[in-house]
Amino acid sequence: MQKKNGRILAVDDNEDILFALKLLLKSHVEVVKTESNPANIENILKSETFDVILLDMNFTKDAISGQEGFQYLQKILDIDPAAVVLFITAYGDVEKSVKAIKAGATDFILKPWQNEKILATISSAVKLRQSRNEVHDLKEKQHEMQSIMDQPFADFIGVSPAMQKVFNTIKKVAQTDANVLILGENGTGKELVARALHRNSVRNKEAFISVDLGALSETLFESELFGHVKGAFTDAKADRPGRFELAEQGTIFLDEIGNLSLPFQAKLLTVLERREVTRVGANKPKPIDIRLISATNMPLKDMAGQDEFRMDLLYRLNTVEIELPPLRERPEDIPVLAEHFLNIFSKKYKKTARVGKSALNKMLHYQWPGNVREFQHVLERAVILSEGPVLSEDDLQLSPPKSSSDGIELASYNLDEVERSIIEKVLRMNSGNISKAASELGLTRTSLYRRMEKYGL
Ligand SMILES: Nc1ncnc2c1ncn2[C@@H]1O[C@H](COP(=O)(O)OP(=O)(O)OP(=O)(O)O)[C@@H](O)[C@H]1O
Repeated sequence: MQKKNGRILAVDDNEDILFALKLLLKSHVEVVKTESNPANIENILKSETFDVILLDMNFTKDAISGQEGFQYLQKILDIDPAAVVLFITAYGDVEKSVKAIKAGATDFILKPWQNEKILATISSAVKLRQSRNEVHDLKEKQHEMQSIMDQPFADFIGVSPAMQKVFNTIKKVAQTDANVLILGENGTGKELVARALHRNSVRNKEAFISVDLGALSETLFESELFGHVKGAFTDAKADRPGRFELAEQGTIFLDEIGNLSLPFQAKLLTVLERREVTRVGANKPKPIDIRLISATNMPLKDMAGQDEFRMDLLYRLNTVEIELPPLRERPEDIPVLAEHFLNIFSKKYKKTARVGKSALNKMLHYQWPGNVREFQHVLERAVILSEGPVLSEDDLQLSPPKSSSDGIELASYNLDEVERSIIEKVLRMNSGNISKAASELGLTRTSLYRRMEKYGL
């Protein structure tokens, strides 16, 4: 403990012990408060917060059972379930320490203590508390961000029979803990389904943690998902929980699961089977309680048939499957989606905007390769550029697949080759700017990267 770190409360009926603790700790921690009467613990904790509480096990004269300590421990945990409590006792033995830790204590200190040892134990206890606080803060931030993100697009729009079926399935499975696999092209609303499942589940007070597996490099995969301990690798400057731990008691959404390499599929399967994660560099696994939702735009079943995706993992993921059809297959949704987005963008840009007949016709005949995401962008652009209150077909800047007269030489009509040529051209037109190219193509940056990798661009 070089820098003074931590707020400590020491509770012991022996004033000499308290004095010795104060003397030892005061040059190492920020605050040391001592208390000889355990009955005051409740009041103290209601007005002040501490990182670590050192608690005697026996208060009544001649008592050795430790029962009193256990009762006060319970009281502390009732007030602050994340409290870090270290028991101090002269009568400690292995059995009692195991019992104390099972009851929620973090560690055990034996009297008489060695200064070095007690300082080291307190220092790790302070760190533990601080990382618990960090997880708590992150969860709160996540809640806040989620409610902000949910505001404008909380409405999940769809009147087509296909979307009604999706809504029904969400209603049926949200309350269960079943693993859900969401399938659909890019931009069809897979993440919206995942959020709707979480919002309508019993876990909705806890975090919804989304992980884009397509954007995780191989080197980051394990530490992002499972966390790491300090020193596990060069950049591991401090202990850090992974996404699974952050999603504790909540929902984890693994997007682009089809992108997972076979070795990582095996690792994920082990975590899901054992329901525990081990931080990189740690040797003790931690149990996890999460609801798993995953999504992909890739044909997982075909991939499993070709040994590109593990069949056993697929069966873990798809207890329930929800398939989102592409927008071009549900034209009934186009007028309602248009109204929905125009409402949002008219407010945002302080302009009146309605869809004219010719514009609607154009929307209904377009293929929407980027689905609702592309639809949303097209309408936003139209509202910004429109000159009158009624959007005409000219206000909708659609990018239909270019023909060879537009400058793309199509060597064949093979879809992969056509896709490759279009991506190549759009990248060139945007001077290699991935964000701009992705937006023009109606794709996420990740999806574009994936396609570039596939075509070796
Ligand atoms: N039915 C819908 N109603 C309202 N908004 C929608 C609907 N479907 C999609 N959107 C909007 O379209 C955008 C893309 O949706 P989302 O991110 O859920 O798609 P996705 O399938 O997860 O995409 P990707 O596969 O690229 O990650 C979001 O802004 C979302 O709010």
